[in-house]
Amino acid sequence: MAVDPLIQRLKGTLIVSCQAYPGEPLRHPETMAQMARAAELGGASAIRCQGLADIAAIKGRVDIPVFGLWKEGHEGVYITPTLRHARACISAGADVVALDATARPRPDGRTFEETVEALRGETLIMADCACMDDVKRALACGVDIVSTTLAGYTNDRPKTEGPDLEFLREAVAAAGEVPVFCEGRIHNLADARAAMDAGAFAIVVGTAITHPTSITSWFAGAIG
Ligand SMILES: CC(=O)N[C@H](C=O)[C@@H](O)[C@H](O)[C@H](O)COP(=O)(O)O
Repeated sequence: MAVDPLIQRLKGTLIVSCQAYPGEPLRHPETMAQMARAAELGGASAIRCQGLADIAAIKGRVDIPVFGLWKEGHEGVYITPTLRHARACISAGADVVALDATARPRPDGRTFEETVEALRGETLIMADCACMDDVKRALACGVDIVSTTLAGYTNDRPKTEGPDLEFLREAVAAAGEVPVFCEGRIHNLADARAAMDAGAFAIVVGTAITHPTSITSWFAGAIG
């Protein structure tokens, strides 16, 4: 399967994830749209964002592609957990939809594969994987991107301090021509470089660019 031109243009680039969590001060679509535009001006090649209102606001503010997801809950499958969530992300303007690619049960009873099959031809799909089984399953059903997003957030792999480079390398070796993104705990420039050196097609950075509460706590902790 040929890599879609929209994705091919992201090779070797930085995608910035702009997300604020429930109850946080920056949780507002306008604020996330401002953040996304600021990231675009800094050289982000695409934006990853959460929630229908944020997707729509950001799509209207930036010229670069928007990766959309819709988080519901925080137990089990919460990143775009059902077909309905995925279709809503498309309607809100997402160019690519990110989905939890684990084999865990989903609220609508569909498997990951069935969800991907139902979405075929409707959007580009980024498979958020936690382990090699997820990567293999995602590749077998023909997703457009596999990503290390969920590594360390399920029981399958330990949570590495920085990005899970071992998992990334294994995924790259298995993926052939399918792009593998490194996402999760890329916290500094050395992590970013290491991810590219390990074979990432592109990297996704969230917290270290767009979550000032975490960044502040890192600095405060370093001197406290
Ligand atoms: C596990 C999970 O729910 N990850 C989420 C996925 O969209 C986000 O909370 C992360 O911020 C994103 O993956 C980027 O990672 P980092 O913020 O570590 O650069």
